[in-house]
Amino acid sequence: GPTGTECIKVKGKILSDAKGFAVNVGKDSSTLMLHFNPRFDCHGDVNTIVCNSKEDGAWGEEDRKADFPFQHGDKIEICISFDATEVKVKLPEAEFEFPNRLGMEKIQYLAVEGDFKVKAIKFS
Ligand SMILES: CCCO[C@@H]1O[C@H](CO)[C@@H](O[C@@H]2O[C@H](CO)[C@H](O)[C@H](OCc3cn(Cc4ccccc4)nn3)[C@H]2O)[C@H](O)[C@H]1NC(C)=O
Repeated sequence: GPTGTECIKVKGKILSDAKGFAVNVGKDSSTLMLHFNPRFDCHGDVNTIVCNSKEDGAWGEEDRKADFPFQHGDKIEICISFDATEVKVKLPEAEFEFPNRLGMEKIQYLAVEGDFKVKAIKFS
């Protein structure tokens, strides 16, 4: 929102044998502003965060991040915020940006998938 301090907080624990997990935010499951997908070992990726958008069910261009600040079993808190141009994923020790390709102005859908045990979700 206008104050810019709003964020969606997802708190939880990465499973000890995690292959990967994903945090999806957007309008619905077919229209995602951001698919934030840390991969420990899946789809041929090792310790790589894959970000993407999805428009009417079609994946966009993947964006692979250099850093991988996750370890099996970690308890983490992810803060997602966005404005008209970009989405930010903040972790205690790292921050990732991704373009708001769809120019989405509000998020009404959030889904966490894969090897991650959600403890709390907070919209603040
Ligand atoms: C090398 C030529 C083929 O390219 C591969 O094409 C795959 C299929 O499109 C790409 O994998 C897909 O990448 C998407 C993002 O661009 C999504 O991550 C697709 O997964 C969707 C999904 C979520 N879930 C639930 C879930 C999520 C996390 C862990 C466990 C289940 N199940 N399927 C995932 O299947 C995969 O990232 C891509 N690899 C490369 C290097 O481009």
